[in-house]
Amino acid sequence: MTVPTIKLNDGTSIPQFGLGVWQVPEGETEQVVSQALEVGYRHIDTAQMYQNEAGVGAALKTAGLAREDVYVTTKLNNSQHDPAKAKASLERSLMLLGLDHVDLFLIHWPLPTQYDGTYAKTWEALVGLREAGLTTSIGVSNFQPDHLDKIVAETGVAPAVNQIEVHPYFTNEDARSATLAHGAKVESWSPLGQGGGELSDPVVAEIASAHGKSPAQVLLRWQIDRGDIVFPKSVRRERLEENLAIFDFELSADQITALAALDKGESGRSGPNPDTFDWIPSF
Ligand SMILES: NC(=O)C1=CN([C@@H]2O[C@H](COP(=O)(O)OP(=O)(O)OC[C@H]3O[C@@H](n4cnc5c(N)ncnc54)[C@H](OP(=O)(O)O)[C@@H]3O)[C@@H](O)[C@H]2O)C=CC1
Ligand SMILES: O=C1CO[C@H](CO)[C@@H](O)[C@@H]1O
Repeated sequence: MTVPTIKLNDGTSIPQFGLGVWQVPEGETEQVVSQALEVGYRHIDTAQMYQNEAGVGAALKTAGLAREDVYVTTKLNNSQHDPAKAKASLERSLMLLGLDHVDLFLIHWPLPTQYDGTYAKTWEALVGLREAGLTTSIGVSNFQPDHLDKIVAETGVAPAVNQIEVHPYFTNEDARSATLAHGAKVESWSPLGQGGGELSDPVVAEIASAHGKSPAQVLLRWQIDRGDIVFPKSVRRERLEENLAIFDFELSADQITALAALDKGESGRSGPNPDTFDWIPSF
């Protein structure tokens, strides 16, 4: 099973598929990530906010893979936007992950209603962290078109990726096309709609049956065929294997269009709206 790589605008490459570990409890993370690495995953998406970086680090240590063979992303917590905090915060992540650098570091949320909307200053701090070698690539998450325009206008540096919610019930087309227009790649979060209605949608079921694949595999393949990067979460070995087994079929152009037509607009969102989300954790 060969996972394709995607070239980023900073010249580096990222595996197009991986494992997301949001809501994997810290006590189970080592085991889940170890299983994923065993079945062939080489890309892990975590975040300071998920509070399970140490579990990811323990699994990486046990696996003993060459550092260049596994791609690790973490994200700056909402409580760490102050540029004076960003470096220490990434250093803490590196300590928990047992790494001397991550492959990709993201601003998790823009928080336009907090910190006087100074996320461009936070972005400038991430540029410094990349220059210091603590992360190979930098990007953002949950950035709307105007947030992207602002950081590029103020710093002249485009993110390598924008990690945003995308699945057929919420195609998020404005944010997706603005990301691509800036030369960044889209990382699609909650590609399975967090295990919700899309998995039993009749359109998805019909396409799945035509290919002899599961609904989850069709949802993931849709993202791959559109050129986006995905990392579905599962804590179950059989689903980790199922989700990875998507590189032996392709959707037709008509099937890609039929899935995109399931878009429900704002009501299809499963997570918060980045224009108003302003949660600052106490950690
Ligand atoms: N930047 C951001 O703000 C955000 C980033 N993310 C990232 O995206 C990743 C993925 O998104 P996430 O929200 O976790 O949700 P997903 O869309 O990946 O869905 C995960 C859910 O689907 C279930 N599931 C997994 N595989 C299958 C399958 N083959 N068949 C049926 N059900 C399945 C899982 O259950 P089970 O575990 O029991 O198998 C879980 O309940 C996150 O883990 C995180 O890394 C997510 C949200 C926000
Ligand atoms: O990554 C994340 C998972 O979802 C959470 C709640 O919707 C978000 O806060 C966070 O961005």
